[in-house]
Amino acid sequence: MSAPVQRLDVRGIVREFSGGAGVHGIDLAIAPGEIHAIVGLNGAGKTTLMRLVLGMLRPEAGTVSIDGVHLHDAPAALWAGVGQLVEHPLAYAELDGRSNLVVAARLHGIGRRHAGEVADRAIAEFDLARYAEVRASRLSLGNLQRVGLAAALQHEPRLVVLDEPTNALDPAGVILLREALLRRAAAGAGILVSSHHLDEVARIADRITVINAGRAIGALDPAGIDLERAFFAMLHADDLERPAA
Ligand SMILES: Nc1ncnc2c1ncn2[C@@H]1O[C@H](COP(=O)(O)OP(=O)(O)OP(=O)(O)O)[C@@H](O)[C@H]1O
Repeated sequence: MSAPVQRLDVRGIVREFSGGAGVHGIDLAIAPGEIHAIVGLNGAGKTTLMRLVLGMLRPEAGTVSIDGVHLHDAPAALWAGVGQLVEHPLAYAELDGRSNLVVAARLHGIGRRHAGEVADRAIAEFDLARYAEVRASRLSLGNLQRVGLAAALQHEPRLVVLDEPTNALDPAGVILLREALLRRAAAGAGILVSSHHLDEVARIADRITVINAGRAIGALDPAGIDLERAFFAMLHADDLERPAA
C-alpha cells in the first residue's frame, strides 16, 4: 500500500543567511487532520521555515510538497487550498473588516456569489460582528489579528500555516482560534503553527517539534507534564552538542 499523501512534506530544506542564521536542513511532515506545532526561541528559524513552506522564500536546498505537489510545479490553484498568516494580517487599511474578508475569499477562489456568505460565517466564527464595518486602519491589533485569522481560515484550506497566531489575541480570541483550528483539523486539514506559549500549543497540537538554531532538534510530548523544563533541557543539550557558530 502506498504511503498516504501528506498535507505538507518538507525535506532537507535549507536557507542560510549571512552570519550563519537561517534554516539548515529541516524535515517536517503534516498528515491530513494533524496539528503540528513548532516551538523555539526568538531567531530559531520558525518564520523562515514557514516562509519557505509558503514559497515566500526560495530554498537553497531541499523540497516542499503540498498535497503531494512540489512547490516549483505548483499551479496557482494549489494556493487556493492554503490559508496562512505569517507576518502582517492581510488587510487593506481603507477597507472595513467584512470587505477585507470578501477580498480574501475571492483571492482564494471563492466565487462572487458566495464570498459574502463565507465572510459572514467567518465574522460569526471570530466574533467580529461589532467590527465588520470598521476600517482595518482603525481596528485594534487583536481585532486586526482576528480578521487576518478569519481570512486565513474562512475558505476551509487543506493546509493552514500560522506564525504565532495568538500573539495579539485576548483570552476569548485564543479560545475561538483553538476551536477554529480543531474544527479544521477534524475536517482533514493539516495545520502548521508556531508559538511561544507551550501550554497553549499542548492543548491543540498532535506533535510539537522544537527548532533550535535552524534545525529540528526533537519533539515534545503534548501530554507531557513539564513542557517548559523538557523544552529548555532539549535546547541546553543541543547547545552543548553544537556550540553557537
Ligand atoms: N532576510 C533575512 N536576512 C538575514 N537574516 C535573516 C533574514 N530573515 C531572518 N533572518 C535571520 O534568521 C534567523 C531566524 O529568523 P526567524 O525570523 O526565522 O526566527 P523565529 O524563530 O521566527 O524568531 P521569533 O520567535 O523571534 O519570531 C534570525 O537570526 C534572523 O535574524
